[in-house]
Amino acid sequence: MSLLYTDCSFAHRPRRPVLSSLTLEFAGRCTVLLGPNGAGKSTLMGVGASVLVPDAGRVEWRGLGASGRRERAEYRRRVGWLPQHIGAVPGLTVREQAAYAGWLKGLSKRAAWDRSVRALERVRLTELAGRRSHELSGGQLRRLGIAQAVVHEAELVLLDEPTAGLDPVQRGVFRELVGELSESVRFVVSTHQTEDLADIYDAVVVFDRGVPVFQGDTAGFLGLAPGDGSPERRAEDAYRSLVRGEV
Ligand SMILES: Nc1ncnc2c1ncn2[C@@H]1O[C@H](COP(=O)(O)OP(=O)(O)OP(=O)(O)O)[C@@H](O)[C@H]1O
Repeated sequence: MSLLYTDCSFAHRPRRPVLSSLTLEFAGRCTVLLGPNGAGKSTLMGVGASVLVPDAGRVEWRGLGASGRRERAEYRRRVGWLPQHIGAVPGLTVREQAAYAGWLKGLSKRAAWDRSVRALERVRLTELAGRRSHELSGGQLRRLGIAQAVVHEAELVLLDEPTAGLDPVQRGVFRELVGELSESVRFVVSTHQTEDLADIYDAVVVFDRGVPVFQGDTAGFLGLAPGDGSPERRAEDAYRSLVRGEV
């Protein structure tokens, strides 16, 4: 079960490639994607979610590609995505927004409405189901974003910087949630936060300037910074030993 990029190239602007003939596999149950600003993480996620179409190469989830129209619709049913900036849909309640996302992914209206209950339960938003989504806090809105990503029973969910801007308590709630959900859904989570990395993630990919500079299991990543420091400290040191960052 893996998300596989084969010889993928992508440029937002002509002659400024962000990904060049990239081959990379996300095979973990819950993978963290780290990298400095501008490394190409969101671009990589966008291609993996099939919202960006690679200029060359192929992306596939469990062997299913995203190139043709029909293939892409099926791909998006299986692969959910939470972009960096998610918004409240004006006028919709929390439950309506979750159901709407399911309907957009091809569920019937009835099925989307029914499944939204379970999706909100999974992200602990049941009590707020009737509230207008624009009244949610930042942390609640991210949780609604996850509900939207899993409402159609996605197999893999890509989360792009889901904890950016959240306070430490909300970050903790979010991590707990991903830990729980990852028993049944696979995750790739892009983040700048290395705290508690060892508690949630079983695999790490570090991306720098469009290139993976590390891919392996979490123990192997922490092993880059041997010593008796806390896992948080070791994760930060390991990260620093790998990246060069933006120029
Ligand atoms: N829509 C766009 N149009 C033009 N260039 C873009 C666009 N989106 C990203 N880029 C460029 O692509 C490169 C990779 O950006 P990307 O957002 O993928 O990096 P990132 O690792 O997610 O960064 P951050 O951690 O800051 O969010 C950067 O040089 C960025 O300026």
